[in-house]
Formats: sequence, structure tokens, C-alpha cells
Amino acid sequence: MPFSPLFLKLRVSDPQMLLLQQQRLVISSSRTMLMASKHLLKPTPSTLPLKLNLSSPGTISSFPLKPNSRILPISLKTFVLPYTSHSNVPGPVYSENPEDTSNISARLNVLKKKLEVIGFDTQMLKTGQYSHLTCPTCKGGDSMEKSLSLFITLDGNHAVWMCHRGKCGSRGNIRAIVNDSSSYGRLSQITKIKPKREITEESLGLKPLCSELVAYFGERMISKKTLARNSVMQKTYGDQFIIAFTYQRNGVLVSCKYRDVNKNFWQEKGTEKIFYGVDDIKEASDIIIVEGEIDKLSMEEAGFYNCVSVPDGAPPSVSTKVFESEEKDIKYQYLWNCKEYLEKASRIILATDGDAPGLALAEELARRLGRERCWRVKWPKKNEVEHFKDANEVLMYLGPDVLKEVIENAEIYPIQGLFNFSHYFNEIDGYYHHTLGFELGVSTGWRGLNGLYNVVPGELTVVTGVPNSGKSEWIDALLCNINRSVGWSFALCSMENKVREHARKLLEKHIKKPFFKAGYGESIERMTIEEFELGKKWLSETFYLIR
Ligand SMILES: Nc1ncnc2c1ncn2[C@@H]1O[C@H](COP(=O)(O)OP(=O)(O)OP(=O)(O)O)[C@@H](O)[C@H]1O
Repeated sequence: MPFSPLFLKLRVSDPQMLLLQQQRLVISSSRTMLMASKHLLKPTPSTLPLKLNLSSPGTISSFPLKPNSRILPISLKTFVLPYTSHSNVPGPVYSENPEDTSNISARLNVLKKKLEVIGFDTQMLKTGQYSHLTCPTCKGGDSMEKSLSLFITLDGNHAVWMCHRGKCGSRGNIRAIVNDSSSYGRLSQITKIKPKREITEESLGLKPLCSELVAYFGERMISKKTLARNSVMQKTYGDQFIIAFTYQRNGVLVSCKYRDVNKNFWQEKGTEKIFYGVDDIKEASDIIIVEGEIDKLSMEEAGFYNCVSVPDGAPPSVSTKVFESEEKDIKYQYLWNCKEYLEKASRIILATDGDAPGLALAEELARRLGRERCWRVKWPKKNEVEHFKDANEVLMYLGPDVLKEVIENAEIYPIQGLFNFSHYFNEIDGYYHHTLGFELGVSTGWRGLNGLYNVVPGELTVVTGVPNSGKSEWIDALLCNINRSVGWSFALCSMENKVREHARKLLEKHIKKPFFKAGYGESIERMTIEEFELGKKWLSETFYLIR
């Protein structure tokens, strides 16, 4: 909705009154503001209105804002390396005398010694900072990555660490000065959280897909070749065949998700949560994320191998919880467990389902991955009201080429405050076709002024003049005219007028009869009580008073 026009009356010697049209009661009548406006004016006895355009781009937008989440957007980079910002944001200080540096360094030395015993390299450790280290438990796996993050409190007394390798997950904490709350004793052997089960195809009893299941996939346009490449298998429960989607990392079975004929899903207990197909995005700079395993297989049919599926489907809605830490972000552990695969991606296409949960999932992923590198797809229309909801539906009903187009036409994920002209085409069209309503302004009601001045929403009008020259009366008459012609209502900030006086002046202009018995001209009739009562109703419907 466009901004309302704003009338500002300046007595050349004594600015004092401000009028606002319509409901937006946002401008104060403070002297400061009026004085500031005065700089824009050359003192002149003229009473002609001056126009100042307030709607210049970059200062005030008259367009609706995009809906925004109340939660701060969070980028993966911030999550992965959140610690760079800690230098600017002091953490809690535990020392009673934080400036007692000798104590801090003494404590830190003790702490370092204890950490060395556990197997940490303490050379680069500093208080108040996170350090990325090799985990003494898993040694960073085959890639020997520095997957452990360790934080030392500002007082140098407490170290907390966690290994982010999905297969390890070791964590612990230790204090320089051991007291009752110390967990050093317990943690001299580093504790493992939720040790992950080691599984194999044999241990799970997985078998190659039977012809019936291959045919089932065939109906969904998933080829045998794609099934084989993704090691889709089956498990037998009694006489029932269940589809087994194998979750692998570096070719090793990490987890397995099952699906029965009734579309029930379940996952092997105690296994690590990772993306489905994560090996396919190892070195990819473009990544597609979908909401289900069959959608991942569908993308492959359209020629996109660089695709992964989330393991748990979509949440019902966007969470209002504030992100605390990777460890506490339980629902999205699969993302953190695979973060090294995602870090390299410069473009992440979120091809989640087109329904509300799918959109919520896209939002949750975008927050964590960083909106600036996320894109989203637009699923094609099924009919006048519906859209196809996911990759497999598009593949089945429209074919691989259309699915390819959907991905190729993905658009940038909306970022707060970043738009493009196409977002405004409706408004631009309306402007061109004169259908917006008041884009060229409304008449003041005085025909002689039409070619010189009209009241345009979003613009500021300053009415200036020498004292007592009729500025207030003119503005009141203008408001009455505009109310009569186009029905606008107004907010009045007129401190110089008593409310009852202002009511009288406005009623006289509206009813076109004097409020009191005129002291001149016998034939001039005073407004009747009925007219007065109707006039009061008009007053309260037309004006708001800022006092
Ligand atoms: N067109 C008019 N015909 C007759 N009287 C008028 C007219 N315009 C204004 N007046 C009268 O002149 C007086 C001053 O008018 P008004 O208060 O509108 O002036 P102003 O410029 O707003 O004054 P100030 O600078 O003191 O705020 C009022 O008594 C008003 O009724």
C-alpha cells in the first residue's frame, strides 16, 4: 500500500502544525522535524504548496515487505566457523578478577598439561577461543581432518570439546582446578556420545531387489541402472518385501531406511544420520537437496547425480527455536554430519516438496546453509489450482526433460531486502495502465490548481505563508474536498486548534453552513441539530487526532 501524502504547514516565522492523511500515525509534530524541513525551504511569503518527494528509492519504500522469519538467518559458515565472531563478543567471564592475568595463565598452563595427557596438541590453545584440533579418539579418520572443536573459558580454568566426525562424536570437558563439579576423573577416558552401530548388508540381511520391486520402481520411472547405482536393496519380513534405501558414505554402509508397501518408513536404530546419496556431492559445487530417496533417484533419471535427500522428510512448520549449537540441533544432525560435503558448494538448489512442510524444510535448510547460496525450484502447474509436488511426480507425469528444466530454472532463494524488478511487475503494470488508483494524484478540488498541483500518495506537501494568511483554513478545506471526492480519511496534528474549534471549522466546511448563528446576513441559516449530529458521525469517521 502506498504511503499516505503528508501535509505540513509552516508559518514562515513559526512552524507548528502537521497534518497526516489516512491511518498512518507515524510522524511526530516535533519542532525538530519541522525545523529540519525548513532547511529545504527558502523563506517566502508565498502560500503556494511546495512538494517534496519522500518516496525516493533507498529512503522509503512504499512496497510491502516480503514475509520474513522472526528467526535470524544463520549461515552454515557461521555455524561451521562460529568462533571468529567470539573475538568481538566476549563470552562469560568466570574469574572473580578477570584482570588477574597471572592467575589466568597459571590456570591455563595446568589445563594445557591435563589436556596433553589426554592427547591434545595444546600449542595453539588460547582462552576465550575455539580451536580446531585432531581428535585424540578417532585421529580424524582416514582423512585425518581436524574435526574436534575445543573451547577454553576466559578464566583459563575450563576446556570443553566435541569431535564433529559423525563416526566418532567424542566429547568431554576438563577443569584446571578440579572441584566437585569437575568431570576430569570421568573424562580421562573421553566419553562417546551415542556410539554408532556398525552395519553391513549381510548383518542387516539385505538382498538385491526382486523383480516385483524393480517393476514398482519402473512404474515410478526409476530405472534398474539407477537402482543399482544407488544400491537400493530389499529386506524380507515374513512374506513381505520391504524396500531398503542404503545410506552410504565413502562407499561404506552407514544406515538403512526401509519403506513398506503402505508407505511406512523406518530407519535402522542407532545408526548415524546422513544425507542419502552423500557420496554423489563429494566434490560438487552445485548441489540439489530433495525431500525423499525416490526424488533423489528421480533427479538421477533427469541427469542430475549431484543430488542428496534428507533422511527424515520435512517438519510440519518452521521452528521458532533459536539455534544454539550443532550438537543441540538434533533434527538436522544429518546436515552437520555431512557439513564437509556442503562447505564446498557454491550453489545449493532446494528442491523440497511444494507443500507447506516442504517449504518449511527449505527454510530450515536455507538458514543453516546460508541463504545467499541457496536456490529454490518452482514445481510446474498440474492444473489451474494445483502444482506437481515433487521430483518424482514431475518425472512420472511430465518426463525427465521437464524435471531438468525445473532445476535449470531454479531461482535465487529469497533474501530479506533483496528484490528484482519482476517482483514489482504487477505494480509497474498498474502504473502504466493507470489502475493503481492515485498514481497521478487527486485533485485539490479547485480546478484552477489541477494543472499545478495534485495530492499524490507518498509525497510531502509543505504549505507556507505569513502568519494569519489562511494556511489552516486552506488545508482544512482541502481535506474536506478530498474526503468528498475520493473518501480519504486523515490524521490531524494541529496543536494550535482546540479540538472543539477545529471540529467547528471542519463541520462548517463539510455542511456548508455556520456552526453558530451568523452575526451577519439574516438569511444565513445555522446548521440544524440533525445536520450537526450527522456531521459528528462524519468527523469521527474521517479524522484521527494526534494530540
Ligand atoms: N478564505 C478566507 N476567507 C475568510 N477568512 C479567512 C480565509 N482564510 C482564512 N481566514 C481567516 O483568517 C484567519 C487566519 O486563518 P488561518 O488560521 O487559516 O491562518 P494561518 O495562516 O494558518 O495562521 P497562522 O500562521 O497563525 O497559523 C482566521 O480567522 C480565518 O478564519
